Amino acid sequence: MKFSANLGFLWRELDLSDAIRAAKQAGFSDVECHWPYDTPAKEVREALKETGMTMMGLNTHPGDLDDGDFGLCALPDRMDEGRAAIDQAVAYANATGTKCIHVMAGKSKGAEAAKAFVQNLRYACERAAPFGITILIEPLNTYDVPGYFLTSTAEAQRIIDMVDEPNIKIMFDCYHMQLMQGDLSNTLRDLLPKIGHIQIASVPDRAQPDHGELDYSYVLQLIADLGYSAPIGAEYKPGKPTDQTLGWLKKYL
Ligand SMILES: O=C(O)[C@@H](O)C(=O)CO
Ligand SMILES: [Mg+2]
Repeated sequence: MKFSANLGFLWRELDLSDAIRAAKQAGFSDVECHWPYDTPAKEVREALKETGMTMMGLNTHPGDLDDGDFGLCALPDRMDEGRAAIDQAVAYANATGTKCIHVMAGKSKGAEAAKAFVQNLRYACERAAPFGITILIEPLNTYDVPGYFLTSTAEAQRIIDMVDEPNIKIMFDCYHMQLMQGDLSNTLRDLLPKIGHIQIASVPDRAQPDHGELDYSYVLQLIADLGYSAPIGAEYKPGKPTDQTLGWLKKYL
């Protein structure tokens, strides 16, 4: 079983290139991030080359987090910003060999928001396809991000059907989905062909995946038994130095 360190949460005290090196040192096979845009792509590319790791995913720019934004791509009155965020993400992903782009919807609801999201996602799929990049959409939980457009796998499937492009999949974050839906085993089994990336964290505290209401020794074995072999994203908030939270990983090394 392989794991990708989410550097949006892990080793946050380090700059992105050093965080990539720390992840390698700790035994992760790959990395992923949230918003890498302050670090020149060349630096990240070099750190990835040096460590032999792949950047599994990055997110489109969220907008102004301090002003409550959490994505721009399902906001009908901000289409230009959504497109610019997609262009930026595709350029960065292409420059760093990143495999997936999570296109962040933002806080909105209703038919117009869905229409805007579908249009932006089609645009993203078309822009990403020549580089072999997969577009992801991720349902989030309503405790952490009230008002976010996408909160269920049913809605994610509906959006993917409407987009109707070959390179769009679901980012299945077990933490969010346990909070919103539960029934992870059946959902993972049914959805697996449509899943492009899986993330994990303990529930409900979103720390390392070795405690809480989800038994990851069971869930991860199920994922492996279903034939999924891509790296699993460790997207958790360590709450102490990351190196002190890696006991769970050692079991798989
Ligand atoms: O689960 C999350 O919060 C992330 O995967 C994400 O992309 C938004 O930061
Ligand atoms: Mg996630």
